Amino acid sequence: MIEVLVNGASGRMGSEVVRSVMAEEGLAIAGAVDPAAAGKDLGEVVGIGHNGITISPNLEEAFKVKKPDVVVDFTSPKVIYENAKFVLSHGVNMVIGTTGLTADQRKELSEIANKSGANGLVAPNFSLGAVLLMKVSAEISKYMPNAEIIELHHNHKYDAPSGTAKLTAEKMAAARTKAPEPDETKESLPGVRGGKYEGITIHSVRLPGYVAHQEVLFGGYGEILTLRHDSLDRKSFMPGVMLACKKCMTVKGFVYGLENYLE
Ligand SMILES: NC(=O)C1=CN([C@@H]2O[C@H](COP(=O)(O)OP(=O)(O)OC[C@H]3O[C@@H](n4cnc5c(N)ncnc54)[C@H](OP(=O)(O)O)[C@@H]3O)[C@@H](O)[C@H]2O)C=CC1
Ligand SMILES: O=C(O)C1=N[C@H](C(=O)O)C[C@H](O)C1
Repeated sequence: MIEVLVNGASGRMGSEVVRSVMAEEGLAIAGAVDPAAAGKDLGEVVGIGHNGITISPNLEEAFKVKKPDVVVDFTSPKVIYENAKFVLSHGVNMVIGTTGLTADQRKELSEIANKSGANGLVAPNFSLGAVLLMKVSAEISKYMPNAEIIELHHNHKYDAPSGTAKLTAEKMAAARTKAPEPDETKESLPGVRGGKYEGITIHSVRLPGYVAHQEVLFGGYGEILTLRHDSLDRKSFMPGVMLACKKCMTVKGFVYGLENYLE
């Protein structure tokens, strides 16, 4: 049995992960952390009824109760770097769904993991459809370098652009074989053309009602190719998270992108 601690256990993603781990063969809940829900019964907080597991206020306290095999983190871009440093320096494997880590921070975390012997994955998106959208977008970029990304999320999301949009842009930029044609537009309203990342324009939409959605638009001569992915429910991320909890036990190193565990 792989013992999993869920960090951010009472959040939108964390509570879904707790329910999925409990239902998954080969995985068990070792503990749960969430400052606002500390001291409460985990089962009651995630809506499955009393289960006798008390939510800890932080990782340090949780590790005193039981050191897990894997920590799954869905917390906040504000705290993920410190969380990851703590977990990996204790030699515990980590599955990071939280967005916001910079390339420099990922490099530092990789060094910490190498030293302690822990494995880890940082995946800005755990849904299979989104991973495929990124892969296909990179392939199309070889032939159609003019492209823009529109990501659409619920209005409680902290960061913009989304982690998925950033990884998509990184993959597209790396795959381009020629520079895109520049546009001649001048903004008369700051920000109206979106933001540029890796030379690719990203537009972030935030509205109640959305879960997680992304379009990639490619423009050619007299033609447009549009790809779109919609996560309509947070259950869409769960098969990827469950797979990652198992794979990080054996796949060596600290990697970026779920495709590293799929291919
Ligand atoms: N990789 C993927 O596939 C996906 C990634 N995400 C990412 O996951 C992250 C979380 O998203 P979501 O679940 O919607 O957010 P929520 O705000 O719903 O959940 C985050 C939870 O973490 C808690 N928290 C805050 N600080 C800490 C801390 N130091 N230690 C432990 N828990 C803490 C929050 O408590 P409080 O509310 O009291 O602050 C909250 O309960 C975001 O970065 C989001 O972009 C989301 C969906 C899919
Ligand atoms: O905050 C969210 O909800 C999501 N965050 C991730 C991101 O920033 O890409 C993944 C998914 O889009 C949902």
